[in-house]
Amino acid sequence: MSTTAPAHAVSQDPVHDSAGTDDPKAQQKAGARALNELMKPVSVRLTAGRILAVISGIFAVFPYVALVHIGDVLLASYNSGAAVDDDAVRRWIRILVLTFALRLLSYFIALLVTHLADIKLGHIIQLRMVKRFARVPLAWFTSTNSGRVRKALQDDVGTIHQLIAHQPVDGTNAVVMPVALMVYAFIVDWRLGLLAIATIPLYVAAMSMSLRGMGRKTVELDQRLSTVSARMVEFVTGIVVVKAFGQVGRAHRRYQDAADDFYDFYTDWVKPLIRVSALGTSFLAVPLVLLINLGVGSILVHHDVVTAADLLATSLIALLIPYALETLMNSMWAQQIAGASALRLVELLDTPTLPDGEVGLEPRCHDVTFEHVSYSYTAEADAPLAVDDVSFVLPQGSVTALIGPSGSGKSTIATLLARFDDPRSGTVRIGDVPIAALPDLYSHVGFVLQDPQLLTISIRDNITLGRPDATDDDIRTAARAARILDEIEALPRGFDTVYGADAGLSGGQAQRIAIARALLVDAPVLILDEATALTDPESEHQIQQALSALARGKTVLVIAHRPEVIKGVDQIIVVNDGRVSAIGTHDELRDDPDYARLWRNTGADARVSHTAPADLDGDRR
Ligand SMILES: Nc1ncnc2c1ncn2[C@@H]1O[C@H](COP(=O)(O)OP(=O)(O)OP(=O)(O)O)[C@@H](O)[C@H]1O
Repeated sequence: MSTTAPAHAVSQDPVHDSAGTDDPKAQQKAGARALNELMKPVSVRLTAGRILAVISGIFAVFPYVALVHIGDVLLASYNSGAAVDDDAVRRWIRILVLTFALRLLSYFIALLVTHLADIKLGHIIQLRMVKRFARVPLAWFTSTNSGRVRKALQDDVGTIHQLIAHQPVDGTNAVVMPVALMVYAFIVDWRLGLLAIATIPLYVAAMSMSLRGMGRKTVELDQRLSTVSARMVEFVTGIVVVKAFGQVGRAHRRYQDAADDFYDFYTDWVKPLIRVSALGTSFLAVPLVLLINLGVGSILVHHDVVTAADLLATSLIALLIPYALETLMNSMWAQQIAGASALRLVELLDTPTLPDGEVGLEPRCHDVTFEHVSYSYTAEADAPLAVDDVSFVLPQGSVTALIGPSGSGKSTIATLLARFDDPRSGTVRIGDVPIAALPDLYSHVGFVLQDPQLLTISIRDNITLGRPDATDDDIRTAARAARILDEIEALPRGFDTVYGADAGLSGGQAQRIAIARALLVDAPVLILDEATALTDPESEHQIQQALSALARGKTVLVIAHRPEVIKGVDQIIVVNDGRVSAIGTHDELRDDPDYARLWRNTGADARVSHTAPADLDGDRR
């Protein structure tokens, strides 16, 4: 039974439409919108963090004010030869220490608030994802989409952490602190103020050089990084096949090429940035600032226009400005990178869901009706139909087999009954109720797929997955009926054995545990994938017996791969090219050309004459 994602399971939201374009500007805008949307639940906390960062930035000025006053007191005493005014010095030192402590404290609380907001947002995103995915069509959960979810929850939530937890504080601080300090520098003396900001144009020029093309490059960086991860996942998940066919070198090369490509792109981009940054730090930052401020400033001191303390304070202020600008640049970059992550998260959180059922609706009986059902895996109007205008009835308590060539649409029809997705047109009903309206479909429809999907939990929990309140007696009865009880009891920890950790199980054993699970839920409609073709005859016999126990009294739809196994069922539906070509019993269909061809093409005729395979229906009556 196929569970691959239909291509229509993507959002139609404008945010995502922009995300889908190659235009970096549109992507940036979409990223910014996605970030705003994502941050809404913690916007009050982030605003509080920003306000505290503003307070912290303003407090940054006061230690300099105190410094100037202490310098002035000391200079006054030096110039006049009088004793130092200890009280005044102590008072200003107290102010210096206090305001410095208040600056640190408000900065610390601001970071605390934004970090708490980050934790809250992470929690909200995870909850929203879980709630969303509970309502997403089951067909959506392919390995590609599961990989997207894993990447989003691990990498993208981590990326936006930087933005939520640090950027509001550091970004605000990087604007408010230099502005406040520059205002103070101008208050001290307008000439010193001008000196303090004299190097800013050079920084802005260096920064704009660094930022040139940043939006486009950041988008490209993100895309190349995704390619590297995708190639790595592809290599690791396919390692068994790749090794078996001696293609390790080739598969590895795809990853290596992606990694080399990323390396070349990143170094080409970053090298000039590092040069600009190194130039800025080593040449512009300290030496040039000191040269301009102390060089020109000392002339002002010499002419008694300002005091040495004034000059010292404004020079220190000038030294801080480059670092503030660098922080501002980093936070702008963090914002762009986080935009791409936010887009991916919002897109996942907006994964289309199936409409909910109506509370309280219960079908009057368990006949199943397909009424002119059509389905395509993509939403486009001209998409090929995997199921084309299919109508049939499964009478309550009967066994119906779907048979047809590979790719004819058997699995798709079965998945529509399990509501892995809704049909493009037509209706599937149980009794008188469309399955889309049933609030608790899986208490009505059970399924045993080719892949038994056991989880790494105890065998008991695997069996009780659909009915956690089952008693030990119920569990043993289900396991006995599924012909697996003795084998579970022979395991060292019996029902407490953790599947995959304490013990592995053969494919046939895992199948029978899945059958025990379905037996316990006891859903009146059952979808079975006749999957025993690949197991050995002993295992096949046991599985057939278990399935017969499971099918007893239920409305059963079997996806059949071998005609001989379903010979005795109540009804056979022959599917061809997504359409129903014939319906009837084995005897009624003997002369149907499609049915006869299936017997011939699958070699069933020859097998039936040599063996007498266990009939799915054999034990039911
Ligand atoms: N996830 C998917 N996306 C797009 N097309 C799909 C997808 N899954 C199946 N199809 C197409 O739908 C059609 C019906 O496929 P389906 O798996 O239902 O056939 P089937 O009869 O069950 O085949 P098999 O016996 O080989 O399992 C095929 O043309 C197939 O290529």
